[in-house]
Amino acid sequence: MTSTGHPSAQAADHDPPDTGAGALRRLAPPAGRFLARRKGVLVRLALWSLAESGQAFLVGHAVARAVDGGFLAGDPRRGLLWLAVALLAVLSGAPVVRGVFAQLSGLTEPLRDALVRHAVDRSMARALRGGPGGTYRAAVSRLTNQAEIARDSFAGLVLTLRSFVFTAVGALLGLLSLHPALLVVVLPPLAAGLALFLVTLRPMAAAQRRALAADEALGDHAARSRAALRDLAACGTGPAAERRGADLVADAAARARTLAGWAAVRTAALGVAGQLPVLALLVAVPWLRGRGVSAGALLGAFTYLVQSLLPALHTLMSALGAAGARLLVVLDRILGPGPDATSTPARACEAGTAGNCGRVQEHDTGVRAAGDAGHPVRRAAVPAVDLRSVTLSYGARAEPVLDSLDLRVAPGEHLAVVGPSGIGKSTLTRLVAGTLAPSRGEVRVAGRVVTGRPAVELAALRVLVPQEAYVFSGTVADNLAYLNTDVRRAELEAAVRVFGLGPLVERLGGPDGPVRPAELSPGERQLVALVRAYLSPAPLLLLDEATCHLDPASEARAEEVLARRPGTLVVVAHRLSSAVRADRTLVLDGERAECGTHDELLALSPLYRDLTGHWHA
Ligand SMILES: Nc1ncnc2c1ncn2[C@@H]1O[C@H](COP(=O)(O)OP(=O)(O)OP(=O)(O)O)[C@@H](O)[C@H]1O
Repeated sequence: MTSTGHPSAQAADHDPPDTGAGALRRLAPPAGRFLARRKGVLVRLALWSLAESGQAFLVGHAVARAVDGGFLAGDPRRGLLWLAVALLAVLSGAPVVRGVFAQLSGLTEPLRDALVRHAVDRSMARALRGGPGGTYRAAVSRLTNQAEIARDSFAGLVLTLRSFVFTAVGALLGLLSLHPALLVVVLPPLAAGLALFLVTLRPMAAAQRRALAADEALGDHAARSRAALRDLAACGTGPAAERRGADLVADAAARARTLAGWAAVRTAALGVAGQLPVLALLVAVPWLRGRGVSAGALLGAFTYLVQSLLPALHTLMSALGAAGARLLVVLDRILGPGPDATSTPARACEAGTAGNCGRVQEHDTGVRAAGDAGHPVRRAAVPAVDLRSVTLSYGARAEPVLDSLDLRVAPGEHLAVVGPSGIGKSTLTRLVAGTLAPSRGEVRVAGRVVTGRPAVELAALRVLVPQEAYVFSGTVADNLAYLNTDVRRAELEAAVRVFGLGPLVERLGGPDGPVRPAELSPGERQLVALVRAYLSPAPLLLLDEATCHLDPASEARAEEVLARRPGTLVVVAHRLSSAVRADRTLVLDGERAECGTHDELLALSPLYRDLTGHWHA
């Protein structure tokens, strides 16, 4: 997918492809399974809720009896007795709510656990195959914010839906028991308001989904910009990033306004369902009296409306409209098919120059996904690096350094690049990094064309560590966390340990000690740059002889740590051991390019044999 950089296109990248109905269809089966496994909790909830029906029934009934059989019949004691019954019914609500809450955790906590488990599994799968940048923030959002939203919304929904159903049953039975004509007056406005409300649910869910997507796009942009502040300043692309941010803010605001518009329609529906039945009852009093409805029955009916039915309806509508839509959207984002729902790391690549091994094939990741008819279908992973017929000449008439080079590196692959001095290895890394434009052909990283892409976006896709590593005056932590300012201190310290940088950090006075670049040896500078690259969230690391000042043991350790890091590693190697450690090696020799494992290349490439002989020597 190639991002256009336009805010709406950016937001569209994040939009789930379909409507609330699609999300409902997708979520219904797992939701059904989740509830089916918790029948015991549901039965206990229903029993507590039944008490709510009885309570609702009693309140109106007792008021009617107090008036008709007590106060109007000249028996105030009896009237007071019935009022006491009504009071008891109201007070019994507290233990009922307590019982309901005790059962509720049996549904909400397993839901949150299941969502967190799912989000972790998906993020791990994605990290392993090295998805494009920016996704780590979305994963964190799913794990924390979105799982909490889902849990709270679900709890609110269960509470109110259950309360409405059982209260409504009690209140409607009560109205019926007082006089059937009461239902004729109350039901039509109630049903009309409910219908209007239900009509707004679907567009409201869509608006909610778009508002969330715009929010994520904005957050992602902010995070990427923060991670690449120095690049932005160095390349002068600050104003462009700022404009883009402003566009995303405007987009998020527009989507929030649309959402607010639908919330207003929902409020109108609430007015119709919540207020009209009372008005209708007032207007219909003469008609009801004419049909033999007693004063007590009328008061009882008002009690049912004002005390039970309308408050329950009000909370149901608020919960369904807000929590329901939120729950649907968030669950679909966590459980639904993400833009990343394809594959796991693949260890396959292909490289070549035209006329040699320039074929470009789709690589099967071996991962199966359910097809329409339930049959497994095979999907290809987006290559981490994809060069198509790339030619690079440093001058219009100059001989090309690279000529019609095709190269595919799979997500998660560790590729070494070797070749004689001046053959074009650094040129290749700069092309992949997007800091050099090809004369012909196309370079993609994680499916995105890199040529002409703003520095802030390139920073999210890859890190290039050159031979001469730079460090800057600042603290050790500043230097190490420069490409990922969100990194936690514990992660930073762990990285220092695995790279064997501990003694240097100690010498400098710990993570907060000052770095004076001139006081660091070239090898120490390289180690700092490697740890910095390791901590970066970018899925692709390009090392251009970035370990040449390290001793072989430190180099091996650094490369092994970097290869274990989720994502793709491309190393311009200057030692045989580097090439042997890689999954595959690309040999550049001007006219031909060969790509294969160490053993394959020993058999295939005379140049590789020469180079290894030279390295051995
Ligand atoms: N900016 C440039 N302008 C003109 N020519 C360049 C430029 N950069 C590199 N070259 C030339 O392109 C060719 C390839 O250079 P490159 O640095 O990519 O090779 P290399 O394989 O990385 O070499 P080494 O192993 O010595 O670093 C060389 O002939 C070099 O002189």
